[in-house]
Amino acid sequence: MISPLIRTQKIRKAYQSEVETVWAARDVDFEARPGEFVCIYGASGSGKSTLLNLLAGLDLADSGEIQVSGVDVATADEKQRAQLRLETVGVVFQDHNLIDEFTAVENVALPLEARGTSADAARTEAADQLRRVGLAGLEDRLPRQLSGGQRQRVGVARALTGNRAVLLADEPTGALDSAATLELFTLFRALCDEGITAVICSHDPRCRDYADTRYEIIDGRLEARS
Ligand SMILES: Nc1ncnc2c1ncn2[C@@H]1O[C@H](COP(=O)(O)OP(=O)(O)OP(=O)(O)O)[C@@H](O)[C@H]1O
Repeated sequence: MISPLIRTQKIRKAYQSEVETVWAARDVDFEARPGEFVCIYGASGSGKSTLLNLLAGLDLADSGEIQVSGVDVATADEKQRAQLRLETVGVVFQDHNLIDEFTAVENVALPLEARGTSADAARTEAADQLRRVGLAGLEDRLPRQLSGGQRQRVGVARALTGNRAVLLADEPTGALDSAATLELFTLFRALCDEGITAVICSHDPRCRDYADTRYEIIDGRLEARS
């Protein structure tokens, strides 16, 4: 049995308003193994983004344990959590968040240069990552010269640079048409088959067809689905 790369135990996160407590994560137990494609779905406001943000160390839980690749995210300080994102966990959002003035290869090289990789080596690896996501030949295009689906692929390539093993994506196909959506799910499947662990939150029910494991979130509670 392969050990989980991500494991959470009883994570809780609540927001208190004047009138009520909103549970964004309620006793969430979750595991993902190397190479696993996990699809998480649920109604708007159910807690999908909260869970991804907690796994990425972008937000802190009120209580519970979160282990990602041996790092205790719940107790790590801000610097250690930033290090985890630089080395292990890549995040992709609905909006690609690329730098408009940078070419595809420059956008992907950025996190490598942030890690101290030389400009030449960063560019070589960035070009390799772009090839991996099916964008060979488009390295020197600016984001506005790419389709929405291609821009998301650049975001995926950037998230995976530097050998990062975990990909977290929050509604990555929210701005894509139907064909580009399926292409992106197909890419996630291929990456997981190469050993990447992907946790994808998606409203699109077709995501479930590509995943190994499915969960629904209902009011912050994570429930396994077949
Ligand atoms: N900073 C905050 N302050 C107060 N409430 C918040 C905050 N962030 C999230 N919430 C609440 O926590 C709940 C879960 O939010 P979350 O963004 O995780 O849901 P989601 O499933 O990702 O929704 P969507 O599909 O609309 O993106 C919601 O009820 C939301 O209003």
